[in-house]
Amino acid sequence: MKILLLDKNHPLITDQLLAKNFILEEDFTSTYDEVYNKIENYDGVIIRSRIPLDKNFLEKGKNLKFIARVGAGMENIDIPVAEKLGIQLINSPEGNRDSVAEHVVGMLLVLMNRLFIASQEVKNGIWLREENRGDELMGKTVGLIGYGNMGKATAKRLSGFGCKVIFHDILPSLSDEYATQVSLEELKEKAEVLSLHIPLTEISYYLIDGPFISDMKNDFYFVNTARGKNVETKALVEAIKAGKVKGACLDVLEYEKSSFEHLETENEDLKYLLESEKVIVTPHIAGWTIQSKEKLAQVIVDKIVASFSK
Ligand SMILES: NC(=O)c1ccc[n+]([C@@H]2O[C@H](COP(=O)([O-])OP(=O)(O)OC[C@H]3O[C@@H](n4cnc5c(N)ncnc54)[C@H](O)[C@@H]3O)[C@@H](O)[C@H]2O)c1
Ligand SMILES: O=C(O)[C@H](O)COP(=O)(O)O
Repeated sequence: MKILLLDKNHPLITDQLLAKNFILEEDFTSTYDEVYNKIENYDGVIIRSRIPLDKNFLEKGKNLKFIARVGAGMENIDIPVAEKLGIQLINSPEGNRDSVAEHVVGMLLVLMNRLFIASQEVKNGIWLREENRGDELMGKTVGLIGYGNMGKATAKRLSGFGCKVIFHDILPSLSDEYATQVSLEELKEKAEVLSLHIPLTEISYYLIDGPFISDMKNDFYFVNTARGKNVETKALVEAIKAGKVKGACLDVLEYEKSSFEHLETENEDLKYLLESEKVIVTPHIAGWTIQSKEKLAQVIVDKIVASFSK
């Protein structure tokens, strides 16, 4: 099988697939059009998220048997079209779920205990104690939306911090020893921390908007490691200004062009988020540890080999 690798990943992918007699071609720089023009020459594609694999692209790839996404989110692939064309879709969320879960807990601890602000103050010669009292995670009710790979890994860590973890998911009967499934209404009534762990789909686009935030009974901390477009930023900014959102931890932003590039535009809402003391922002690195790079690669190789090695 001839496979096109479109994004840089851990070298074990190349080493192990070559050892299994796959033919590989790396192309980390070609544009969408350039890849489009040659895609029919390949049986498989290994990609992260640099190039959108839309309907036209998939239809042009007449010999494609699989698309392997090194990572979790597949919103850059037209999934219904791929399924219709019989192209197998593979991803590797098992490789970065631990990283995302640690990032969520880490951001919450930093925000709620004012760690970054207090450290900056001390380094600037400012010694404030009363103003830097923390708010404990212990005892908080955390509401997760989405209880798949990322949601479960996050619940496992948060339950260890003494949080009561509840979640809402469109699939039924997912409760386990770490978290209890509830209706969206119950989550909105009880959550003191809200964390998103859903894929970006037509339905989940702007899931967190003004009405959703108003429906939340408590003032709450908000965490987004899912996708920027799951949240209507304008509504989030208004809620932070009004105190309804006590603070936000954002690894993803509506203004990301893709996780490979810088923010798309400067605008007032983005400016507020970047300047506010109540907001922690990271550059889409929740799933991006030294370990996850290797785990993501190994998971994807194992899945390709299991399905396509003779
Ligand atoms: N920031 C990062 O670095 C990073 C890393 C990994 C994943 N992610 C994001 O996290 C997302 C989730 O990853 P995952 O592996 O946990 O996915 P998953 O498919 O394992 O789980 C997602 C869960 O969400 C549920 N769901 C879908 N739409 C919903 C909705 N509208 N309301 C409630 N529940 C809904 C699904 O039923 C599923 O159980 C990815 O799609 C990606 O966008 C981000
Ligand atoms: O979905 C994921 O696995 C993460 O968001 C990483 O995405 P990236 O491969 O675009 O960096």
